[in-house]
Amino acid sequence: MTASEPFGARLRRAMDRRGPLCAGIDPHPALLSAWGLPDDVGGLERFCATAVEALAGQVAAFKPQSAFFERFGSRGIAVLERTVAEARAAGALVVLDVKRGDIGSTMSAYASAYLDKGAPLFSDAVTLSPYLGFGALRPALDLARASGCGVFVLALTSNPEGAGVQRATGGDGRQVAQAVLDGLAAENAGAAPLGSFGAVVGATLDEAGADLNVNGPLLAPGLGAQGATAADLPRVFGDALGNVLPAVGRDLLRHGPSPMALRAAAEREAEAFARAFATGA
Ligand SMILES: O=C(O)c1cc(=O)[nH]c(=O)n1[C@@H]1O[C@H](COP(=O)(O)O)[C@@H](O)[C@H]1O
Repeated sequence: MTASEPFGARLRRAMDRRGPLCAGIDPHPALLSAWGLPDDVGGLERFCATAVEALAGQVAAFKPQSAFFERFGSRGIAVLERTVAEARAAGALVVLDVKRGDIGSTMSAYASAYLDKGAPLFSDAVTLSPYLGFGALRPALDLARASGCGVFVLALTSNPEGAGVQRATGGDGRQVAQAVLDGLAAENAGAAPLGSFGAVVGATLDEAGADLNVNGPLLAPGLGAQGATAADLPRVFGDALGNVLPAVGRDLLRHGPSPMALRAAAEREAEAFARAFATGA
């Protein structure tokens, strides 16, 4: 795996070798408590180190959610830096969940924070929000391409409130989500085996109701704690199923702190995805 190989190619290989599971690292206070850890920076550090060590060899990617680190201020961010670095050093890809989106000039600064190889939080990919306009993400798209990184742009989110914005019809007559998906497809044109510019599409949807064939990965949160199951994936993703990166946070982490129990839970998730993919593909 060379550092400059595009994210899409690295992710495709990881998904093919290890199965597609993306393990969320969402250190909720309730999870820290269930693991017998204090709700402080020390507890946060132990939680993340345990999850990374237990799962790094087994999952396609980790997705640390920045909010749970930010709540501890600079010391929490330092734990996030170490978590990202340790996960990457252990051979796992890291999708840093920060959901950034801003005017282009500020977007450049966000891009440097996560997608510049020298940045303390440099990650394989980040989540982005397109609601200041897909075009405003340009600095992040360009830096991701130059750095061999990827992005996941919110298209159809897993929460019930998202549809009011994402299903709305834009000025050009397209559904807002479809315009995002079309923007991603254009970024991925000609990429093989998989583009680096992905969409977020919730596993909780009744149906996609949009063309998901963007030649890029489809991050699918909403499994477990938000109610979706592996069996829902074929219905939502149809013929784009092979590009789905299913993300599970709480429903995986609740099996800790035993590394063996975490690994066994990840294995069960992987088997459920394999079964669903085999019947739906
Ligand atoms: O971008 C995301 O990851 C995301 C998008 C979305 O539509 N819904 C969603 O739940 N997420 C994130 O995915 C994770 C879901 O966690 P669990 O519900 O615990 O599996 C959280 O970190 C959310 O912030």
